[in-house]
Amino acid sequence: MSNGEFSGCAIASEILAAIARCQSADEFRVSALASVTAWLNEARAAWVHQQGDHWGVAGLASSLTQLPMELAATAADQACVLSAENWLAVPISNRSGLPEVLLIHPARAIESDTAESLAQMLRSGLLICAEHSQLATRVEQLQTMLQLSADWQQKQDLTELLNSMAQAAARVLRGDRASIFLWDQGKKQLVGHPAMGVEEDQPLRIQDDQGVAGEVLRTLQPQRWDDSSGSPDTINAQVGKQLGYATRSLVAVPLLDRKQRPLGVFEVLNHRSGRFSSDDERFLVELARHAATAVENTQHIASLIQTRDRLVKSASDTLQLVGNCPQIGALRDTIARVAPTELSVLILGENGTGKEVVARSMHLQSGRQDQPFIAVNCAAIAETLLESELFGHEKGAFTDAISERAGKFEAASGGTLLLDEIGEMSQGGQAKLLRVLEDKVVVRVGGSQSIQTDVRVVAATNQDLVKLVREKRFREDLYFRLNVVTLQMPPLRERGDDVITLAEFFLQQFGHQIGRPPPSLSSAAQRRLKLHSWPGNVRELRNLMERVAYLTSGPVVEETDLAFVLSPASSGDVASIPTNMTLADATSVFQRQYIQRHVEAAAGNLAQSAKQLGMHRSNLYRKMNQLGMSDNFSS
Ligand SMILES: Nc1ncnc2c1ncn2[C@@H]1O[C@H](COP(=O)(O)OP(=O)(O)OP(=O)(O)O)[C@@H](O)[C@H]1O
Repeated sequence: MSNGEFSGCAIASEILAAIARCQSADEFRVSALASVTAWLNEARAAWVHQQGDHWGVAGLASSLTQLPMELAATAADQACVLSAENWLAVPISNRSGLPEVLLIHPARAIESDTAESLAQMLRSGLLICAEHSQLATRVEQLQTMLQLSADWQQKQDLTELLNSMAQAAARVLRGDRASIFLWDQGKKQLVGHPAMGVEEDQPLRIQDDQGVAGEVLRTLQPQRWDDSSGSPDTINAQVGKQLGYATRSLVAVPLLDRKQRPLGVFEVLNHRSGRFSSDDERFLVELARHAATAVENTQHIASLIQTRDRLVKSASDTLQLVGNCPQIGALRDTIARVAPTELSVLILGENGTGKEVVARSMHLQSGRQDQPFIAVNCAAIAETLLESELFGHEKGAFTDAISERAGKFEAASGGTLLLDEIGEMSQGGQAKLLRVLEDKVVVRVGGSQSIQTDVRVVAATNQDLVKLVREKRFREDLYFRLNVVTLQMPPLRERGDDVITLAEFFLQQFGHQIGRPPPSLSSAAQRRLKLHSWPGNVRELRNLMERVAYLTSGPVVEETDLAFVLSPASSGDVASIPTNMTLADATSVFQRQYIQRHVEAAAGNLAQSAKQLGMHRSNLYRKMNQLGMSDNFSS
């Protein structure tokens, strides 16, 4: 092929093909120069461009060693084709970016106007390829940003998040390193993350009005800097010295929260090829938007976790197993030993002795303390509903199942589930419970899908489970599964002076609630309390002390103050009901007293009381709820 045929010739299609093929301007230079050299036949060609204050070779220059760079510079300055010493210099670009020139030897290998047409074509190719590459970079950056943003939303640890952000920004913007300065407004400092060469656990702190970061924080505007463009004072020299690190270029942008208030500054240092572009700055501004949201979320989560930990701590501080008798002392030791394990625990004891208090205290001393504690009273729920209450149900599983519902096992996931009054559970419920304990999966009533559970089950009862097993009313295998460790709650009447310790504890608690100094107990009142048999155990004592705290106005509780609540004659006596009440109110008072009398007679055993009263135990619970007695007798 000869260049005389240039106007419709193959070089045009070769260059077009190179434009379509090449991903970047650099690639295009190499490819197009190869086509031009082939087209020029015997002649040689080189592609040179200005780099800083000198000229260098941009594309392959075949065997040409001595290139007339002066001629190239003059042609670029004058923006026209020049020839000297058998060389032809054809300027390709001198409008945007740094000047570039095609050098051809011998000069006669190409007509001057053909050379100009060729240069125009190369210039267009260069621009298109540069745009291609900018677009490709932008797409890649956006993809990276989406990916990073999704990753960051998952992170809960602030240090890990900040490290990940810094690494990502340095990688994408081709910087040497990046750091995020969070603003400590109180101390007027910017705290650098990651630790950047200083002691790992001592982040770098700089005054919030110093250096580029301080400037960005003050103006909330991005800043770009490189050592050719400004005084080195702009950079915090003190920091560089401290880190033994020389900053040659940087881009820094503000981190703003949702309300556009400053959270800190995000900066990337030392671009690998000299300086950061306006595109880099734009990208970092966008990245900082995602980063700020992730930082805010993580800080919010961290503060929620702190609050939760504080609440758990204060719950475990307030929940006290009050009592000094030897049985309670031994119980405390066992709880401390058993709580951190996953052993099944069965708590036995009369109603109101503190079985739930023990279960809660075990939960709060276990590794599950910040997960839910859920107590279910198996006796208070009608037999037909207990399974769905525990295991959940699917929509339409039974007549009232109008929507799907998770059971207590799912709700207590990660935590502890107390199954109180376990002896009241139906045979069907027992079989299902055993499967759940063995397989650690639940299947909702009416469902078929297995749902993984991680729940520590603690069972409690006031019944003689061994007797129930003997009578085949309680499954033996379930009994052994639940009864790895047994905790026996002592009845209050066997706890000696604990009656007084507990009474004083409750008086103090209620006194605090009412906002009055707690009254003390006279010796006669103490004697009276110790004489009582406490069928309702600690719960009964607590209720009594609540009434005493509200009704006693003086600083000392006398025996007479207790008589009206402890005297058996006061319960269920119709004559004691005031006559200024409606029949409905008086009926409620009577019902309350009558139920209370039965419950006390049955030593707090509600199943037995229900039997005596001729009603189903779940109806008794409901009635007691209606009468406002639930707090007194059910857990
Ligand atoms: N040792 C204790 N220290 C402080 N409070 C206690 C103690 N024991 C029980 N209580 C209080 O007595 C009441 C009854 O306790 P709890 O509900 O734990 O008893 P229970 O044995 O689980 O009763 P039930 O068998 O009826 O479910 C609660 O208000 C509880 O706070």
